Amino acid sequence: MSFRLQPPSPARPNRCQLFGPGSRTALFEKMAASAADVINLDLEDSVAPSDKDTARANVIQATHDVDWGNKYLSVRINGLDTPYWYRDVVDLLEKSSERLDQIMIPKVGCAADIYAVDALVTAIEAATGRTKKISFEVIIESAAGIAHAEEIAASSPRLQAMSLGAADFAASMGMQTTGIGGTQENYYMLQGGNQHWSDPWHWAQAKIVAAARTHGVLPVDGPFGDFSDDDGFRAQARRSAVLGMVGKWAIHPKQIALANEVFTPSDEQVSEAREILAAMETAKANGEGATVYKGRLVDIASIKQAEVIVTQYEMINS
Ligand SMILES: CC(=O)SCCNC(=O)CCNC(=O)[C@H](O)C(C)(C)COP(=O)(O)OP(=O)(O)OC[C@H]1O[C@@H](n2cnc3c(N)ncnc32)[C@H](O)[C@@H]1OP(=O)(O)O
Ligand SMILES: O=CC(=O)O
Ligand SMILES: [Mg+2]
Repeated sequence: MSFRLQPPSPARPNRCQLFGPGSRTALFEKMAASAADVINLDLEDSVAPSDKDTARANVIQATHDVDWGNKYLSVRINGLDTPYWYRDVVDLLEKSSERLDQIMIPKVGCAADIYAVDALVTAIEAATGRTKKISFEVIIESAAGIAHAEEIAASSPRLQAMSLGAADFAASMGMQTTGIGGTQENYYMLQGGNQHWSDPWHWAQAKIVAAARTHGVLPVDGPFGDFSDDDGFRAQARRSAVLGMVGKWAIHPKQIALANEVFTPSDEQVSEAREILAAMETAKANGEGATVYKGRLVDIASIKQAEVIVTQYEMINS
C-alpha cells in the first residue's frame, strides 16, 4: 500500500441517475416519485437552444416547488464552450432553493475547467450566504477528458462523481458508431471463423474507475441509448459493476429498476461476502493469514474484497 491511503468515496447510494430535460416540466413529479437515487435535471444536450432560458427557469422553480424526497438533486449545466454555462451557474446558485445538492459539468477536458466553475460557485456561495456547499459531478466524454481523467478527478474537493458519457465520447474519439453504449457490431475478434465481441468502452471505464477511486470520487457509467433493450442495458451495467462503477444513468424510467437491480449487491453476493469474513475471523483466531473457502484461497485481501460488497449493501439499506 502506498503511504497515501486511498480516500473513501461519498457514502451515499448512486445506483441510478435519472435524467430528464429541464424543458419537460411534466416529467419532474414523475422523476421525484421514481426509485432513482440521483435526479439529473438537464439544461444541456436534451434541451434545444431556443429553450435554454425557459429550462433554466423551470429547473430553478422545481428546486422550490417539487418534493424531491431523499433524492440527491443534480442539475446538468451547459458546457464551458457554450454561451450558456455562466448564466446556468449564476442563476442556479443565486435563485435555487437549498434543496439543490449538485451541479453536473459536462464535456470536461482538464482540471482548469473545474477550477473555473469552482471559483464562480465559491464566490456566489459567499456572496449569497448559501449554507449548503454545492457538490460537483463531471462527465468524461471527450478525448481530452479521458486523457486528463486523473487530474480532473483530483481537481476539487467538491467533486463527488465522474461519469462516462458514451455518446459524446464516441463522437470526440471519432468512433465509427451511432450507438450510445453497449455492444458494437464491428468490434469483434475472429477465432476459428467465429466472431467474439469485445467491449470498446472497457478501457475508458477502467481509466475512469482508477482516476475516480484514486481521489475518492464515485465512478459512474453513463447512458445506454437503446431503452428498448433491457438485456443489453443489464449486460452493460453488469460489466460496469464488475469493473468498480457504482451506478448507471437512466435516460428512460424503464432503466431505473434495471440499474438498481445490478448495482445492489444480491443476497447471494452478500451472504458469500459475510461467509468469507467469518472464515477469515476463524483463520485469524488460528494465527493464519490465508485459508480455504469453498475450495478456493481467501486471505487478507479477500477481507477487503468482501467488505466492498457488505459496505455497499449496508449503505444502500441504511
Ligand atoms: C446522451 C445524453 O446526454 S443522455 C442525458 C440527456 N437526455 C435526457 O435527459 C433524455 C431523457 N429522456 C427523455 O427525454 C425521454 O424519456 C425520451 C425522449 C427518451 C422518451 O420520452 P417519451 O416518448 O415520453 O417516453 P415514453 O412515452 O416511453 O414514456 C413513458 C412514460 O414515462 C414517462 N417518462 C419518460 N421519460 C421520463 C423521464 N426521463 N423521467 C420520468 N418519466 C419519464 C413519460 O411521461 C410516460 O409517462 P406516462 O406513462 O405517465 O404517460
Ligand atoms: O452526456 C452523455 C453522453 O453520452 O454524451
Ligand atoms: Mg454528452
